[in-house]
Parts: sequence; structure tokens; C-alpha cells
Amino acid sequence: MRPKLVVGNWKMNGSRAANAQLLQGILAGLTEAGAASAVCVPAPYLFQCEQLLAGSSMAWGAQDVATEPCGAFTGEVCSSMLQDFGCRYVIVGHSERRAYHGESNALVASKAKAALDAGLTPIVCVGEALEQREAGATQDVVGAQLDAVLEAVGADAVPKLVLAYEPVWAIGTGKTATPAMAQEVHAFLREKLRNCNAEAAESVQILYGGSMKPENAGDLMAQPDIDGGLIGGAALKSSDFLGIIRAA
Ligand SMILES: O=C(CO)COP(=O)(O)O
Repeated sequence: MRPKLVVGNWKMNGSRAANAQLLQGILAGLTEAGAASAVCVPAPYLFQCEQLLAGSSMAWGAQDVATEPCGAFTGEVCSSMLQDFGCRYVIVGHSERRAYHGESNALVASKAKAALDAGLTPIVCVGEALEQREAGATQDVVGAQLDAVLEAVGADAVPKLVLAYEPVWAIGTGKTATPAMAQEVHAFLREKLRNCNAEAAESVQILYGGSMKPENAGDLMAQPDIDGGLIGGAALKSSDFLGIIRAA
């Protein structure tokens, strides 16, 4: 049985004051018995996270990483910097980065590799757009997204990955994939992992993301291949985030 993991993706939200209130609220409600949790925050707030979360049961991480080590890459943040601030996780290939920053499957794969090389756990996001689902192309799309990463990182890295299935049409829209729809894609992704590394595939956590809330989290995470959540909007309110951790 895989342990559950609930990760908040704050996206481009927060302020020092709001973060302190949010994190303190979450920490006050965390219990030993609950699912593992983490927050992925904007890079300027990693230091604040390290200060507030070090020694707690909640991990932290970033939302993107450069493919290159340090050097002349204006505006980029490299994996060793994330490590320097105690990050455990980094999200790579979020659909917002794919859509607004033109990130290709190959680029996302290089980011996953850069994260692994620095000892970070990449949370590799895959997901289809509405037109792609309607055209029956969901498996082709998420399959190609995952294949690119597996090819770049190799079979031995499979146990060090976390995947997140985030159907683009469910992100920030209030529309959630039904548990059965999500399970079908999660099972497909795990089968692909098995083909790459049969033993490790069973231990890889595959999170669901897209309008997950305390009310629907329990049913989604009760599915055999849904091992947690990657939470956007509901991660910005401590009671909602805690509600999802409890539902897990
Ligand atoms: O994109 C997401 C997490 O990465 C999901 O966002 P919402 O939970 O706001 O739909």
C-alpha cells in the first residue's frame, strides 16, 4: 500500500504575511496520523518556508527549475539553489508552464533530470486539454509526456519520481474528473511505469490535480492508483488544505 501525499501548489500567490498565517494554520492542524504533505511555493518564499517548516512534518519545494546548473541564465533558478533552501520537491511540467512558457516534453524531461541529479524529487505533471480528451487522445498525450521523462531519466530513476495527473480542463475550473475517469488515466500511467521498471512502478506516487477539495478528495483518493493530490486553490486556505490531508 502506497502512502498518500498531499502537495499544495501555491502558483503565483502569497505574501510574507499571508504565508505565515497560512503555514501556521496548517501546522497547528497537522497530526502524526495524517497523510504526508508539502507546499510548493514561489521561489522568493523558499527561505520563509525553510524557517517556518524546518523540523515539522511538512516538506516544501518549488514550482519550476532550470535545466542548467548555475551560470549565465538570467532569471532562472537552478536545482542546487532549491537544495540550498531545503527543498524536497520541485514541480516540473505544470500545464501552466507548458501553455504560457511553451515548455515542450523534452524541456520538461530535462528539468526532471536536473532535479534528480541534485537529489530533489520532481513532481512530473502530465495532462490533456479538453479538445484532446474529446478527440479521444488523452492516453496519447499523457503517454508522450511521460515517455519523454522516462527516456531522459532512465529506468533506475523511476522510484525517485512523483507523477501528477492534472487534466487541464479541471484546473481552476471547479470541474473535477470523476474518480473513475481519473483512475483510468492513473492506471494507464502506472502501466507505462511498469513497462519501464516493473518493481519500482508499484511504489511511485501518482497524484491527482484539478479542483480537488475536501468534499471530493476522499472519493478520488480511494481509487487504487490515486495516491494523493496536487492542490491549487484549496491549498491557499488552511482549513481546506487540512481537510484534504485528513480525507487522504
Ligand atoms: O493546477 C493545480 C495544481 O497544480 C490544480 O489547481 P486547482 O486545485 O486550483 O484546480
